[in-house]
Amino acid sequence: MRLSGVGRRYGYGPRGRWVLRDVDLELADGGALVRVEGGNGSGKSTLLRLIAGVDVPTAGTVTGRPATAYVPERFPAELPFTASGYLTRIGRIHGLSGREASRRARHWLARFDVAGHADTPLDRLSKGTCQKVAVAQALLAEPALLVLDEAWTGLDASARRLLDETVLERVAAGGTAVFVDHSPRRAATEATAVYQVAGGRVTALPAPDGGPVATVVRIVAEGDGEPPADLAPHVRGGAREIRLTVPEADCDQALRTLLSADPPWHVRSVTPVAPGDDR
Ligand SMILES: Nc1ncnc2c1ncn2[C@@H]1O[C@H](COP(=O)(O)OP(=O)(O)OP(=O)(O)O)[C@@H](O)[C@H]1O
Repeated sequence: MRLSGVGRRYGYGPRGRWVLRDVDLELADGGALVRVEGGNGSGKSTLLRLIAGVDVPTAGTVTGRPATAYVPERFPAELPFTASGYLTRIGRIHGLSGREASRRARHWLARFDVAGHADTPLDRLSKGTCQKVAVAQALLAEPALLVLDEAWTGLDASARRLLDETVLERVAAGGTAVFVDHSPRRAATEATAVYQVAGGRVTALPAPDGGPVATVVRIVAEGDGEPPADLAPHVRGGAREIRLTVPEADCDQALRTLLSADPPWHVRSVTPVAPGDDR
């Protein structure tokens, strides 16, 4: 699949703003795991929507997109379906028979340990369960291209592991996965290609070397207030920019604390570090 000279502008006339420009990008067939990174509001979700085909470029072309499934950053939970009804419909849209779609819906709800919510309307599910449905609708189709926009966010630890393993399995089976994720999970460290979105441009970065999975992460955040008190023992740095080094298991909680502080902190980066590296 190829993006050639792709640009996306939101709005028209003098107020229209190009979020992405001149993006040339080739996604290899046959087992690619592609990580997209960049600062807040840089255009990562815009790029993923264009790759997934749920948005169209203002300029340029996208060609050769295979059968694709997409997990959006925000799942539309207000849809008038139960969890299993929704998954079955998505399966039908992907071309499965009704019986097979229903079987896979039940299968994925069970794998995510939420079979008991099969008949619950989407708008009555907890956020975590809803996110499992959002992920299941993409996995059940077994697409050639899987596009995941922060799909791990909001999942519990075992669901995150299941998603990690499923993504790696699909890539091993020759599929392509493109994802944005702020935490350094296995899928992130095993990426075969990494692209950075900044200043409206998309550039290739060196792929990770496939080293051991990090167990400690460094978070860099910017903000105006005092660092949150419960993170104080982990905080280095000064006034507007702080660095925290935390175990990976505590990373999501630390991010939640930073993002829900008043005023909130802007997370600039989350990167794996070798244990003991305390810069
Ligand atoms: N539908 C839209 N209409 C107008 N502006 C939009 C729309 N979608 C995104 N934008 C703007 O485009 C820019 C890039 O947004 P996008 O969501 O792609 O960035 P992002 O890198 O995914 O951000 P984040 O890390 O915060 O999720 C932002 O300034 C955003 O406000």
